[in-house]
Amino acid sequence: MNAITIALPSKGRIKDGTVEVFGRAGLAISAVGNDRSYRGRIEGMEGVEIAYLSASEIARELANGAVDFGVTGEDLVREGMSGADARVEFCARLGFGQADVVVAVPEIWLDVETMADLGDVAADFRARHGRRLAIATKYWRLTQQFFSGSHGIQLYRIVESLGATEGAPAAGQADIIVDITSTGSTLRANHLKILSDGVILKSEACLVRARKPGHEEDPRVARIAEAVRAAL
Ligand SMILES: Nc1ncnc2c1ncn2[C@@H]1O[C@H](COP(=O)(O)OP(=O)(O)OP(=O)(O)O)[C@@H](O)[C@H]1O
Ligand SMILES: O=P(O)(O)OC[C@H]1O[C@H](OP(=O)(O)OP(=O)(O)O)[C@H](O)[C@@H]1O
Repeated sequence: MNAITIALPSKGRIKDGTVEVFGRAGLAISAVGNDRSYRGRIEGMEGVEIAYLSASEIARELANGAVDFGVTGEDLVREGMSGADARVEFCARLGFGQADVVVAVPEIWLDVETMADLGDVAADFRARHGRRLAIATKYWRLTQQFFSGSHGIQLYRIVESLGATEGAPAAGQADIIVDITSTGSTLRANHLKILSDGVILKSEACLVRARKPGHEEDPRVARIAEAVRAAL
């Protein structure tokens, strides 16, 4: 029987919450090898391996089917693959790591409150400014789905931003942003406001299963998902 691999965050924002949930679920993890090992096992469960990765790596490994389960943010999973619901199952929402992926514009854009308003701005942008509306983000896929797919806005350009996205409008690198927010303080500090219908995704840490042949009949798969759900 193939080992079932569960990828858990080795560091970062969602690590502690994950340790807590697995503890409450009665899934006691022990390190394999020395203390700094990046692999572990679940006590009392044969054929289950733990792989420690960062949250973004876990989303990638779920996308390419290299792991069976992972704990990571819904935002990273949906950004990392198209048609996520067909390829993975969101088994449980874990109640931590909450953050919203939002569309935010400069506060001084007084006439822009909704995505429809923003669509009007985008349509006029080239005529007024000689270039397309520029959106700074690291969420390419979610931005394209939301703007082009959900709101029919086609005239924009994405400017890749890998850090300090909220600073991009003031720095003249972009006009608006799509980014994650939790308390809202970074947006406020940068004089940006969220559009009233500009919440693309309400994300949190999730237990995610890669849909793989054999999972349906595998008692280990059901046991892991049920133990985590029972702990919430
Ligand atoms: N304030 C926040 N800022 C950014 N991400 C947050 C915030 N609150 C919760 N999250 C969530 O935490 C997850 C990212 O966690 P973390 O930053 O540890 O991961 P990472 O992307 O692997 O980190 P790294 O950039 O070090 O590789 C995402 O799913 C994100 O939605
Ligand atoms: O709504 P808030 O509570 O202000 O949180 C949102 C901010 O937190 C994160 O950045 P962080 O500085 O933590 O670093 P990161 O971009 O490296 O994750 C995120 O990218 C936002 O900028």
